[in-house]
Amino acid sequence: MSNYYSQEIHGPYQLINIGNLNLYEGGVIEECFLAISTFGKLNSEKSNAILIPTWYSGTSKIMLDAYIGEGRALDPDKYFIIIVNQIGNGLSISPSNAPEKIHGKKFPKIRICDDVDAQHKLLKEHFKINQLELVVGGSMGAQQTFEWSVRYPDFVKRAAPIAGTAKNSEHDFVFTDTLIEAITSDPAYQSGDYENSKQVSIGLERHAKLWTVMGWSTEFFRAARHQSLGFKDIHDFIANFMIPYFSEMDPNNLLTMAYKWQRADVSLNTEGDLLSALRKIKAKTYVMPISHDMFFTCQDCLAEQKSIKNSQLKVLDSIDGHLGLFGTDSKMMEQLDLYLKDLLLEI
Ligand SMILES: CCOC(C)=O
Repeated sequence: MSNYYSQEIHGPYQLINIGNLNLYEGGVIEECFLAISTFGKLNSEKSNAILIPTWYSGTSKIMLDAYIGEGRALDPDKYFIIIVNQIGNGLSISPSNAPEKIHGKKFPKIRICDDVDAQHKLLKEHFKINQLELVVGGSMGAQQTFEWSVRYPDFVKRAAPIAGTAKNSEHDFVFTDTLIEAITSDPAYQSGDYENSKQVSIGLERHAKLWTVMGWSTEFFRAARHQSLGFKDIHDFIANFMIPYFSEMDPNNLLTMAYKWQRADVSLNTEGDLLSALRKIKAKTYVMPISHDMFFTCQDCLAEQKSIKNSQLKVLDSIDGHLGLFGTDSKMMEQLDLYLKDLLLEI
């Protein structure tokens, strides 16, 4: 059994059992546990909490490594920062670690609103927190950030969705379908009954190649950014970064997250009316797409942002594209910190 989802690799995290989680599509996850990492101290008024949900394939580790630190906008000296691993990412309850009844391919279909309800339960019942200074997340973390702001508008003072939208686009849905098919078309996937993820290496390699095409921009390769990151050429970058990055991950975990990603849609809170959903948002919101993102585009983000009352569009300039989220572009990360520091000013 691979220990990829271990504290040795992902750093310290706590498992908090939030009890039973009733799911949007029906059914329940009993004894639902969330893996969280916290930094800083909750003040006596419980008024300095920041929540960071995680993105597809990511865990709390990358959020700590690339986004949090003294002197950064997300400064543990000032704030109590809770990074919560999304359901299905291998640290929180997931196909790879769930009890037999829902283990592997038996894991239920999860939606973004299920993650947000689980996180809400965690904050209210475990931390006795009733308001968040900020919810900030990238990609699927942005989808959860939007869901938080619509579903619990009085709970969220500020929101910073990075490189993500409130309702997933049709184009994005199909892109994610190709990622899913890359894995499930590998005969070793055996409809989810594989012994261990290593066996599904062909599917995971195809999946990594698609991420190479859409996760980085054409400009990223034209400007030889992969070479400045230490790789000889695009083939070396695929073989020695993109494939190894995904190769340890459990395919059913990735598919659980991909299903959720595809169906992110805050208008599920308002019988399909996206405009009225966006108008429910009270949080001061900075919608922050990455300029060269190939599938959560600036145009898609702008189309939503202009309907959010107390919001601004703050474009993060980077030719790295979507996976600039990994912190590969230091100038983009500096720009992000400036935006977040501005957003966190007293309101
Ligand atoms: C790498 C993060 O991508 C998503 C869709 O969460």
